[in-house]
Amino acid sequence: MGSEVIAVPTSPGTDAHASPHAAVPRVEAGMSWHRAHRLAGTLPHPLAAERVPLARAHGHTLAEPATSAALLPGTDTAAMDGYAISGRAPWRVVGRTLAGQPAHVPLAPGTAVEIATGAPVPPGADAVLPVERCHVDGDTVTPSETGPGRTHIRYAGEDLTPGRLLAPAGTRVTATLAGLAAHAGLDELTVHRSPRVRLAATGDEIIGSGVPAAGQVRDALTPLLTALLTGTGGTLAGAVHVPDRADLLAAELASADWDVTAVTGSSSVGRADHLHSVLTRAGARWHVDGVACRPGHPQALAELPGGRWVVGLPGNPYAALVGAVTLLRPLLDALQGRAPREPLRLPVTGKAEPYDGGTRLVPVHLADGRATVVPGSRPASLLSAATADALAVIPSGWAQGDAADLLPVQ
Ligand SMILES: Nc1nc2c(c(=O)[nH]1)N[C@H]1C(S)=C(S)[C@@H](COP(=O)(O)OP(=O)(O)OC[C@H]3O[C@@H](n4cnc5c(N)ncnc54)[C@H](O)[C@@H]3O)O[C@H]1N2
Ligand code: MOO
Repeated sequence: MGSEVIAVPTSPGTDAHASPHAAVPRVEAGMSWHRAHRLAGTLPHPLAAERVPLARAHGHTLAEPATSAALLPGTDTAAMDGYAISGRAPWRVVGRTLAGQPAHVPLAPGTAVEIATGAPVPPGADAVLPVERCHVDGDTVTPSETGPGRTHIRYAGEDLTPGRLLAPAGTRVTATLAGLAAHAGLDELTVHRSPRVRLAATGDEIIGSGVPAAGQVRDALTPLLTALLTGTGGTLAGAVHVPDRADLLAAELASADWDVTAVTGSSSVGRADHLHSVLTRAGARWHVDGVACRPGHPQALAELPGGRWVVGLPGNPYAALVGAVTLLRPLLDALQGRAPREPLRLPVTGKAEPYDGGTRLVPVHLADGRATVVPGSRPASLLSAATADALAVIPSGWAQGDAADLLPVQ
C-alpha cells in the first residue's frame, strides 16, 4: 500500500525541538491493561446506521435485527429426486415436475408425478419416494422397499417465515449471514457505517518502500494496521508519513475528516515525541495515557473536540501490535456497535516472564486445547508474532500451565 508523505521540512520547524515535557494533564497513569482494553471497547457510541446492498454487507455489523422477508420454502417442496405419490401403491405416473415449474395439478390416490429436488409438490401428495427406492415399469411405480420412511417433503415455511429473526443487531455480517439474508429475500441490510481510519506513521527515519539505508527504518506498521483495521470492519482513510514535527502532526490531526486517527511512534517521552503535547494543545480529552503492560506501555486513547478518536501506538512494531489489539481493535468494534469480544481462555505453556507491574503480552500458537508461547518476542521485532495465532494476556502472578485470555491476531 502506498502512502502519502507529508512535506518533509528542509529546515527545522519552529517547534521541531520544543520540549514535549510541557505540562500534560494525565489521566490515571499506567492504567491496568484490562481497564484500558475495556474502556476502548465500551466508551464510543456506535456510528450511524446505513442501508447497504448485500454484496457490500460482509464484515459490517447489523444496526438493526435482520428479519426474513420470505416464506422458505415458499411452497411444499420435494427434498429428493423421485416420485410424488398419493395413496397406496401401485401408482400410475401422470406427469413430471422440475424445479422452477409450477406444481402439478392435485394428485388423486393411486397416482404419482415424477419430481425433481426443489420442485413444488402437488396438492394431495403424501410423500416423495426417492428414485432409488422405486421400481418403475412403464407408467407404473411401486416401492422397491417397504416400511415407514420420511416424506421427503420440505413443508412451506418450515425453514423461515416472514418476520423470523435471522440475526440480532450487533451481529457481524459473515459470509453465511449474507447468504442467509439473500435466501430470506433481502436485498439490503441495515449496518453501522464503517469507521474511517487514518494511519499516521511518525518518524523522520521512516521510509515507505524498499530496503532501508543505514539510519532509515522501513514502515512496518502501515501494512500491519491496514490489515488489522480492514479485518475489523474499518475502512482505510489514507496513510501518511509525518516527520517528527509537532506542527505537522497537529496539522494532520486537525485536518482529520475521519472517525479515528491511529498515530504510530511519537508516543513516548523523547524530544521528537510530540503526540502528548499536540493532543493536549488541541484540547483532546484523554481516556488512556499509558498502560501497565509490557511491551506497549506508551499507548494513548483520546477524543478530539468534535468526537474524533485518536489512538497513540508505540513505534516499536511488536509493542504497536499489542497497542492495536488493546485499544484500536476494541474501539473499532464499539464504533460498529459490537459488544466486547469474549476472549478465548486456555492454559498457556512455554517461556513467558510475567511483568510484576501489570500484564505481559506474548505471542502464542494454539493447538490441542492449549497455547504455547512463541519464544523470542521483543518489542522492536515482529518475527515471533508473525506466525502466532494469538497474543496471550499474562497476568503478573502467572505460572506455567495457568490459563490466560487469548486475543487472536490475524
Ligand atoms: N526515556 C524513555 N524512553 C523510552 C520509553 C520510556 O518509557 N522512557 N519507552 C520506550 C518504549 S517501551 C517504547 S515502545 C518507545 C516508544 O517510542 P515512540 O512511540 O515514541 O516511537 P519512536 O520513538 O518514534 O520509535 C520507537 C522505535 O520504533 C521504530 N519505529 C517507529 N515507527 C515505526 C514504523 N512505522 N515501523 C517500524 N519501526 C518503527 C523507531 O525507528 C524506533 O526505533 O519508546 C521507548 N523509549
Ligand atoms: O513498551 Mo515498548 O512498547 O517495550 O517497546
